[in-house]
Formats: sequence, C-alpha cells, structure tokens
Amino acid sequence: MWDKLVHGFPGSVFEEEHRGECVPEYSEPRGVDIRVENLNKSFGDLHVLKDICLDIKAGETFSIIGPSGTGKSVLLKHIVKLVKPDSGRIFIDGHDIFAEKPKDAAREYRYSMVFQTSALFNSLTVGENVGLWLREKRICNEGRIRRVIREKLRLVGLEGKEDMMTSELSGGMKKRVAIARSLAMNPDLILYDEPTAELDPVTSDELARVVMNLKEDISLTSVIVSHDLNFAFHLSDRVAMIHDGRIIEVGTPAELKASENPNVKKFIYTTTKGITGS
Ligand SMILES: Nc1ncnc2c1ncn2[C@@H]1O[C@H](COP(=O)(O)OP(=O)(O)OP(=O)(O)O)[C@@H](O)[C@H]1O
Repeated sequence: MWDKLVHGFPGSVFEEEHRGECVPEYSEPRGVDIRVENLNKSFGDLHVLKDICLDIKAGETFSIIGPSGTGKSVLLKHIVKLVKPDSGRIFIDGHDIFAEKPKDAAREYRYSMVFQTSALFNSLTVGENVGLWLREKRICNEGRIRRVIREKLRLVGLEGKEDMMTSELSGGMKKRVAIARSLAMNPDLILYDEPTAELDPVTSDELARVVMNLKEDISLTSVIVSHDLNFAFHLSDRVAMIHDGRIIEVGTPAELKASENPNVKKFIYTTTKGITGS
C-alpha cells in the first residue's frame, strides 16, 4: 500500500551533506493544469473510458461524478499513472505524462491520493502517520518534519492532535489525518476517491469546509471522485459527469443543476431524492 501513497517523488533521500532542512526537491506546491485528450481504456471486452476529453485548470477544485461503474476511478488512476490508456494522452502542465521523459525534463508533478478507506496505520499516532513519508524517504531533518506535521494538522483543523492514536479517531478525523498526510508531500495535485464514503452528512459538511479552506492556504489542484452530489456541488469550481464511459456534461455546479441532458437530470434527481425519476 505504501508505494501507492508516495507516487511522484521517487528516490529522494535526505543526505547529511544537504545544508538546508529538506532535500531541494521538497519545494512549495505549485498547482498544475491537466488536459485529457481522447482517452480510451478497455478491460477485455469492456470499453470503460470512451474518448474522454477534459481540461482542469491549475488551482481548480474539480469533481467527477456519475453512476457506479462508469469509469470515474479508472479515470483518476490514469491521471496518477496507475493505469495506462489504450489510446489518448494526458498532459500535466503541458507534459505528456505517458511519454518518454527527456533527460532535461522539468521536475515531475507531485501528487497524492486520499483513499476511501483513509488507509492510515492504526498502530501509529496521528503525527507519525502524517510524518511517515517524510521520515521514510528522509526528505527533511527531524526538526523540520515536526514543524511540517504541526502545520499540516493545523490546515485540516487538527492542531495539537499529534499524539492521539489513530485507532481513537472518528471517521471524519481519520479522513482529515489522511488529507494532512497527503499534504505533507507538498503535492501539486491531490486526488480524492470518494472522500465522504461512510461519513454522515454533518461530518461530510465539515470535510467539505476543510477541503475548501485548503484553497486559501495552498496552491493546489484538487480532483475529487464522488457519488455525494451535495459534497461535490458545495466545494467544486467545476464538475464533470461521466455516463457510460463518456463525459456528458462539464460546468459549474449551477450549470450542472440547470443541465437539460436527461441523464444528468436523472442522476441529480435520483441521488438527491433517492428515488427513480420517470
Ligand atoms: N483493473 C481492472 N480490470 C478489469 N476491470 C476493471 C478494472 N478496473 C476497473 N474495472 C471495471 O471498469 C468499470 C469501471 O470501474 P470504476 O471503478 O472506474 O467505476 P466507478 O465509476 O469509479 O464506480 P464506483 O462509483 O462504484 O466506484 C467497472 O466495470 C470495473 O469493474
């Protein structure tokens, strides 16, 4: 699992001869733009992604919604190179992420994924979970790591909770620790897979506020896959809806709500009312 959490920053080892507190690559996040061009992916006979095209702007909070099994997570996995497309390309800040890298390539974007399950280590404290990657990869010295942990916990509203055991936390707190752990990587891009799964509506609202507040503090692009329309509409700058492997609508939450596309209307109606529209 750990490998899945630490993409985009391979092989960085803090050497004693570094004069700074951290390796030079551990720079401030920059927020990246993402362009998806004609992406296609099949598993056997199942054509999951069909000619997907998307533009996500740097610094945007962008949600991907749609019925179960329509390819939302598969799309997310392409953006972090966990899955390769059959055809089509993805550009991050203009660089084709599946192309061979030239020797003089600019630094790779850093990304981090917040999983549905939070994927925390229960035997560790909150602070140890947040600082795990920095320590494991020896990115910074110990003093700086402690300050990073404090700062990232403050950003998610968990100031001073370093010493709590992860097993003592509520579901909402676990999600916030998982976000703080992702933020410890200074990601340019953070991806959330069903962040409100298993949370009650009040806790989901709190989480939405946390994610929204991050925008004020950090230059970061956020991509969220969610079934939870209230959550997605509340915090997103724009939303795309996937239906049967195709993007059928992209726009602001207000534009989606006003969409005349029958599949969008039906999805919004059924997910907010819990019953099937005629
Ligand atoms: N590695 C894989 N091998 C075979 N089929 C896969 C693989 N990954 C995903 N699929 C299939 O692709 C389809 C889309 O899956 P995906 O997880 O993207 O759906 P989703 O829209 O995220 O659904 P949900 O909202 O339920 O998570 C599903 O039918 C799934 O079974």
